[in-house]
Amino acid sequence: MLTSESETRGAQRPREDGDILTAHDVHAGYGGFDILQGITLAVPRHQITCIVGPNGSGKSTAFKAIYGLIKIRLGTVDFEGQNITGQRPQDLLKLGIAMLPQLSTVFPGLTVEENLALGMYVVRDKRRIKARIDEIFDLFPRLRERRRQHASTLSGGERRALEIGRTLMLDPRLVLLDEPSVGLSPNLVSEVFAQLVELKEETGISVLMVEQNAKSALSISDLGYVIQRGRVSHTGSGAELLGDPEVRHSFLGGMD
Ligand SMILES: Nc1ncnc2c1ncn2[C@@H]1O[C@H](COP(=O)(O)OP(=O)(O)OP(=O)(O)O)[C@@H](O)[C@H]1O
Repeated sequence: MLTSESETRGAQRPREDGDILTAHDVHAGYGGFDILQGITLAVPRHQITCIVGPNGSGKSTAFKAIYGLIKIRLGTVDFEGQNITGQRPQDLLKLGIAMLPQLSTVFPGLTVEENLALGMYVVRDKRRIKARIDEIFDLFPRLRERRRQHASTLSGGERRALEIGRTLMLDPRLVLLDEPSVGLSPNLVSEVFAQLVELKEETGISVLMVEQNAKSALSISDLGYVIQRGRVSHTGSGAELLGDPEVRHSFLGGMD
């Protein structure tokens, strides 16, 4: 069900029990100026949801507002039915929401295993950490092969897999990814997105990502939101949005 701006103003998609996270009428911005002018969106459980849109439309701002990195002036964010508006990232992590920032967070001089262990620095039990690293290696077998290599020797795709793996160390139920394809060549983008689909299928984790690479992101997303000028302009499954002439024309550049 694809909805266009005129139909979607207000609640873009009815709240459903299967939603792990919802944002309702969120207004937020910088220096007293609202970039987000009432964003309403829902992230269904066990699915991949993406936010796409033209440069400067407010995608990263929406991401920051949801993850407590900027103040929400008006509106609410709920996680599993609990109001989390304005909660800090460290508290959200405890609740089961992890975030992967846009810039690389890998420590090049540390091994793959050491990098993963850092994702569980709050845990002291070494056996638990080792067991979790093993589970992450089951999800990303290539990281297991490279477990004792320094992260500096990994390919771009492996490095991103390591970052995603580290984000999963505390076994979050929802992971927020800020432009997971940034800085990757087209082949590696496909590789990383294929890994995300596998991850969802194998673990049932819920994913919310913000992406500039709209075509690739929509092609693997169960649900997509187009943000334009701080509002949700279109909502639909990834396939629906990719096929929508208005979306293609207005911001996908009439892509093939
Ligand atoms: N820290 C900031 N202070 C002031 N204005 C900001 C700040 N960060 C972003 N903006 C402004 O907010 C608007 C939305 O930016 P945002 O980064 O959310 O867009 P985006 O959709 O993620 O863009 P892109 O695809 O280019 O990353 C832009 O006009 C931008 O200049």
